[in-house]
Amino acid sequence: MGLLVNGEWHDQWYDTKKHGGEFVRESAQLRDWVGADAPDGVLSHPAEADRYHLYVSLACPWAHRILIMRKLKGLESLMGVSHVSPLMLGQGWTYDEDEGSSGDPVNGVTYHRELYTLTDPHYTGRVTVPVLWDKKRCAIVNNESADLLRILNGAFDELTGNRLDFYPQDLREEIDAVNADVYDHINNGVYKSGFATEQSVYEKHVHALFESLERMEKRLSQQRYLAGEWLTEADIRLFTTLVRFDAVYHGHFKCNLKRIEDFPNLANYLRELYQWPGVAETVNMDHIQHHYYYSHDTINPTRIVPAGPLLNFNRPHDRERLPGQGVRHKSK
Ligand SMILES: N[C@@H](CCC(=O)N[C@@H](CS)C(=O)NCC(=O)O)C(=O)O
Repeated sequence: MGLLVNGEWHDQWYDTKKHGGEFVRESAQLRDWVGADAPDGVLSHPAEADRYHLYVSLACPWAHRILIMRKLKGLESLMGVSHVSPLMLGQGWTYDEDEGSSGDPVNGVTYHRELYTLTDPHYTGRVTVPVLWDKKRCAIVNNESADLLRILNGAFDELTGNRLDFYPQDLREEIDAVNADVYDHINNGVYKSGFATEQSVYEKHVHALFESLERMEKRLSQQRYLAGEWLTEADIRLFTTLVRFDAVYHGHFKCNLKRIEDFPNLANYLRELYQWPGVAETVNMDHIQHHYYYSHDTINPTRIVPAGPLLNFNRPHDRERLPGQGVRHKSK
């Protein structure tokens, strides 16, 4: 894996030495919007059918959020998607069809980084998925999944007629608060634990991760979803980490104080979300396991991909015991 410096590719692992053994995630840089709901001061482009294309990894939890949102918001016929190969090696993410990528029918690029240099020939920074691509301007619109969730939640409603609302106005404060805990300690917490290169740094993050999982376990013992009775973006954001946890983070990232299976509420909640119509087909365990165990040389140099654990998210769940109302509809 590597990064672009002034448009040039450098094959380079994360520099944890600079931060005393900490993995520090770089902020996404490309933050334009689509549609009428752009935050103040953010440049927005018109919502049009077949204008935008998603580039994702089926292994990546951040990209997975967007695949779920695309499905639940009925955007599949309006917005195409390409996925990279699960193997992220010296050249970074690739569209090599022999290695499990869908290929790139839009730009015909071989390497994901080419999308960044097409956008800005002097781009400096990490080359990440997911990316929303504008076919008309031939440029990346946005490479931050938290933004993309909200763009997909709102921008295309007029075109699709889909009025589902994963970020309802009256729940925003609650959603933002739970997102902040989940992002820092769970979504990013597994990476901060797994990529740490000092024992004390690993221990700090792995304990913070499990403390946050305990908070979510408690919350979900009293309410069906993270923000109450309605399923929101907060649930999608937690789901993509939970579904990878026992298969990858527990072993590969040493997040092993417990498995998700050992938390009764989290485990049942995970199964409910997995069984939500449309969600299971966005989960590709083969890409997930191969990506992590094969791509992180410094953690697993033999590239042996483990045979287990054997997981079955289709087992019944008990979440009906708590009141739930599904996804909120926007009023006209
Ligand atoms: N803040 C970004 C993070 C995306 C991200 O880090 N994606 C990972 C894959 S799981 C990636 O592409 N990493 C490549 C790298 O860091 O070089 C988002 O949520 O969209």
